[in-house]
Amino acid sequence: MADVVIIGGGPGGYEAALVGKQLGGQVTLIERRGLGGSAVLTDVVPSKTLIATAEVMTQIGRADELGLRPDRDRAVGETVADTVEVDLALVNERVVQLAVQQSADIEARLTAEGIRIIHGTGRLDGTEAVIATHADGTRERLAADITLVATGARPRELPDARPDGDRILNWTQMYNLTELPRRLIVVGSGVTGAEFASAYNALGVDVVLVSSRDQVLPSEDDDAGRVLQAVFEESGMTIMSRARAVAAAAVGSGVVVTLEDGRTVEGSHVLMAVGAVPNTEGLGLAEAGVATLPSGHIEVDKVSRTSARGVYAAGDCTGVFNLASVAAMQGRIAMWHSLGDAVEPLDLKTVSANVFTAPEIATVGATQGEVDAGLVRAREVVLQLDSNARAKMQGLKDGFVKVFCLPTTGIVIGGVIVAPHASELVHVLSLAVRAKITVDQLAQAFTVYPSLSGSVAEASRRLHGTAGDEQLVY
Ligand SMILES: Cc1cc2nc3c(=O)[nH]c(=O)nc-3n(C[C@H](O)[C@H](O)[C@H](O)COP(=O)(O)OP(=O)(O)OC[C@H]3O[C@@H](n4cnc5c(N)ncnc54)[C@H](O)[C@@H]3O)c2cc1C
Ligand SMILES: NC(=O)c1ccc[n+]([C@@H]2O[C@H](COP(=O)([O-])OP(=O)(O)OC[C@H]3O[C@@H](n4cnc5c(N)ncnc54)[C@H](O)[C@@H]3O)[C@@H](O)[C@H]2O)c1
Repeated sequence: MADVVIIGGGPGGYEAALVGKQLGGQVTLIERRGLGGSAVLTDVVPSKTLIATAEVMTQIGRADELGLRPDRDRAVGETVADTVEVDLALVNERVVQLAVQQSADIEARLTAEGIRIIHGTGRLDGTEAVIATHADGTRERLAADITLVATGARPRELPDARPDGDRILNWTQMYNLTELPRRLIVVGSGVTGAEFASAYNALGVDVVLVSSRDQVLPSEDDDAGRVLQAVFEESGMTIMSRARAVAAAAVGSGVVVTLEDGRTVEGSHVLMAVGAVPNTEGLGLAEAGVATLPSGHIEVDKVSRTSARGVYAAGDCTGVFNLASVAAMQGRIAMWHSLGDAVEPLDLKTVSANVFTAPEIATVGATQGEVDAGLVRAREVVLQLDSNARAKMQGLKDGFVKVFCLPTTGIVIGGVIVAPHASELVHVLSLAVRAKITVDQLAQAFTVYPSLSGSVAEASRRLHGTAGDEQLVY
């Protein structure tokens, strides 16, 4: 029986532990905070739980357009939204409870499977042992035939804008808020910044988004970023483009954020969402011969091997693609590879991802950037959502479906969906990319009428028989 030691209990670590056990390993997992890791306790689960409440508020915001009015006798406002109050203390209590419960559920599952869990901190002792420091300070040396490092990442801090947990916050501290901020400044318009800006905007907060680039979500599809920027602006959010924050200070009962060009922005709170740094310090990596990149990330290949024999790494500490789903897959691949099961190398061309804003932005496979740069040859179609019957019924105007296929065969190689619940709609494109389905096959599968998924079939239909690398826009 191989001794498997895993450092870190996020999706990269705990999913690997389950596979390691299934394949007959003697698995020990060391986690210093809680099972599920940052994904469950501070990142994915709490942010998406908060966004679930924000989604309801977005729907309520559309209520008047769909023919609903406040009860005239009891009305306290002009619109339905005016009659609803957000109790942030209650919202965040629910968020935190759900995250803690999810963590407990994961711990119970792992324990039931016979995985040993150590609550403490781990570090490598060469390539064949790991030192665990238990929560009570005692130390234990664990023999390891296979080690997986899955220690994740944490919020990046600017030297002059250190979070104080009160007014200057990072994303892990947002759930301490018990009252809606009077004015929330969000620094950084990457995925984290955009999601929190969108959620707090929907909850009725005055939001200022400090965005260092021309457009929000610079790393996402350009057309999608444009739609989101327009939706944000239309809903009253202030977006400061090409603005880089250099400092944030608590002043009086508020905060002042200073930009690189000397301008200042005032608010009641600021969320610093300027990226993440890997947790790779103090792990004994260099001593064990594990190579890291200048960014601090651990270098891995497509089967999660590091430069040291028997040592694997998965998830945000590798920086390959900071998603819970990718971390989990890297972790499973590490176990399949090290314990001799059938294994396919990690294929980033089939990863689907979603930005949980309103509307959501879901992507899979080839990107517009790759097509425009000539790295991928593709035909593409962009079909606006406002032509879809179901969207009209639901009062949805902003969004589109974009599909990329190979010029000659019509095989689907990627797509972008901007729509409410795009995270669910994208699965059909994800399946098409993975199974190498053609646009004609996708178009021939029945979709329900009326449905938003009808637009995916319609987009595929419009790509039938077209030639060359053209882009069709409707
Ligand atoms: C705000 C936010 C929202 C996100 N939303 C999504 C989303 O919707 N979907 C998605 O796919 N991804 C999302 N992500 C990304 C996702 O959170 C990460 O990709 C994921 O958490 C990576 O998992 P991991 O296992 O690598 O690390 P983590 O989840 O960070 O877990 C690593 C664990 O290792 C522990 N650890 C570190 N060092 C040690 C040590 N020496 N000893 C013991 N334990 C240690 C840490 O305490 C932590 O618990 C989001 C990220 C952020 C910031
Ligand atoms: N839905 C999801 O899957 C999801 C949600 C949130 C985060 N994540 C992942 O977590 C990771 C971290 O996300 P993130 O958005 O925090 O980081 P990020 O690196 O993607 O974005 C940070 C943004 O902040 C900007 N920035 C940096 N310094 C700045 C400054 N001084 N002033 C103004 N802007 C500045 C950067 O240009 C960048 O656009 C990402 O890899 C992301 O994919 C995923």
